[in-house]
Amino acid sequence: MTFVLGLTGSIGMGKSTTAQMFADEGVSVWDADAVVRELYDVGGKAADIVAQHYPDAMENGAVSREKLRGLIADDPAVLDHLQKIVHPLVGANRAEFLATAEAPVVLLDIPLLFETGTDNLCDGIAVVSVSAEEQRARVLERGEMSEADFELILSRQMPDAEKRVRARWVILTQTLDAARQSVKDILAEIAKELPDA
Ligand SMILES: CC(C)(COP(=O)(O)OP(=O)(O)OC[C@H]1O[C@@H](n2cnc3c(N)ncnc32)[C@H](O)[C@@H]1O)[C@@H](O)C(=O)NCCC(=O)NCCS
Ligand SMILES: Nc1ncnc2c1ncn2[C@@H]1O[C@H](COP(=O)(O)OP(=O)(O)OP(=O)(O)O)[C@@H](O)[C@H]1O
Repeated sequence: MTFVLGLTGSIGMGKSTTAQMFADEGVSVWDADAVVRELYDVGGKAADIVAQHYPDAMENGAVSREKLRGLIADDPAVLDHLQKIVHPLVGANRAEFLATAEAPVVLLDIPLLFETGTDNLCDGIAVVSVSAEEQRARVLERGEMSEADFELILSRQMPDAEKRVRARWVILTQTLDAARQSVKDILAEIAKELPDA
């Protein structure tokens, strides 16, 4: 039996960092944002489609995320269209990962886990969370998104409080040590529930 653990959290809450902690503990990780990056890269399945609709978003055969952010800032409907292009391709990649998964615990790292109904595929869900002030500071510190970009993305995500209510586990990401401890605790709990424990 494979336990499918969902990991989600709003933008900048620490999903990728926490997913790496699960990987360090031997969990097999599937990362939705990383799949999107591959799809946008030269020769990626989404690159051709985006090029047809948004030639201004392209740079050297790949989708430029900086240019995309500009197009979305000018017209948020572009993000709806991108989701229609990208999400079926992401879903196919995820299905293939799950069909071939053999590890006792696999992790699905998905920012829009609840929003897309993917929570239904999971045996348990953990949400990463930190204060809204820290979240904002982390995203803006990266220097990629403007405040307006951040607000737009945030407005399209389920509020953190609602995610926390829906999840079985909440991983607080104020410090790396606290998050790492939560990761170990969650895996110990899951291990007890696996049939051959
Ligand atoms: C909006 C884009 C251009 C921003 O790119 P950028 O490199 O700045 O950020 P990155 O891709 O690393 O995403 C950062 C975070 O933004 C949030 N986010 C991304 N896309 C979306 C979306 N469609 N709705 C809500 N939040 C989103 C997530 O929390 C994600 O972790 C890019 O995320 C994109 O093309 N999104 C559309 C595809 C999508 O829906 N991806 C979500 C995973 S399936
Ligand atoms: N447990 C933690 N303790 C301290 N800092 C953290 C922790 N987790 C993440 N961070 C910091 O927060 C920032 C965002 O983390 P990360 O990239 O993992 O978030 P994310 O949720 O994957 O972001 P995005 O939604 O934009 O993809 C990074 O600078 C990272 O170093």
